[in-house]
Amino acid sequence: MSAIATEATTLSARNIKVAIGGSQILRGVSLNIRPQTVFCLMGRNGVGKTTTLKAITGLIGMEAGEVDLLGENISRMSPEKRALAGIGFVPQGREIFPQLTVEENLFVGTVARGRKPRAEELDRIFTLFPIIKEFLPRKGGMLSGGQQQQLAIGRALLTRPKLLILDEPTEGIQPNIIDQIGDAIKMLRDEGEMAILLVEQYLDFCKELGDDFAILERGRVAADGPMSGLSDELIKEFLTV
Ligand SMILES: Nc1ncnc2c1ncn2[C@@H]1O[C@H](COP(=O)(O)OP(=O)(O)OP(=O)(O)O)[C@@H](O)[C@H]1O
Repeated sequence: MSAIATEATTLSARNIKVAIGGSQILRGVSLNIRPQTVFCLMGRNGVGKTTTLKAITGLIGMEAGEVDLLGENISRMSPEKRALAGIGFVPQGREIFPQLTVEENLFVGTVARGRKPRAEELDRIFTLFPIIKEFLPRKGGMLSGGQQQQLAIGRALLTRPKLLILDEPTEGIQPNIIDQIGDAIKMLRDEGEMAILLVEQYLDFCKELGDDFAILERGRVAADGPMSGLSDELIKEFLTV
């Protein structure tokens, strides 16, 4: 199925093909993410979800395909340039520096750009995730998995993304923190400054938060559209294990 940009688009990814070590992982993936929406990229293990995110962020090379962010072609930019153009990425496993403090972890992205976060930017993050403020002097490695996830999202937000990409944010996290992360995602969408691309296996989380979805199956988009169109048949065919 192709994703045709018929209205204002935050991200348009067209016909992405990726091969790794001789095997074809993505066989022509197209996604169209509208502004101020949550887009859920779904599918069973190993179908190519993380690889799609890496192609969009530039962490992996594409064999073919084009990626536009807010109408600008970013396909041939380095990951750093894409981040500056407005891609914020929270990888699976969050990649917090365990020996740095929470505060140092939070500022890693912005300091690298020679910019100090403004007080109101920090306040916004402390409002979303109060625990970050409380734990600022602690070592990142002392936080629970859920707290690290919140920290990683906070760090990505300080780069002021236009597209915030989250790879399985609920994985291995306790239910009350999943709720807080869900609330934060809703708040960020409703503030209207970004779209959110969510890779997620937790179906109820996707259904509650997602505006649109795409399902990957063996490196292709098997189905996509508004979340209201995610039928029981599609769930059975492509998502249940
Ligand atoms: N660096 C790599 N070298 C070899 N094969 C890889 C590499 N990265 C991914 N693959 C393979 O590509 C396929 C897609 O992987 P990918 O991580 O994108 O899937 P996924 O849908 O995100 O799954 P999961 O939910 O398990 O993370 C898998 O079969 C995986 O084994």
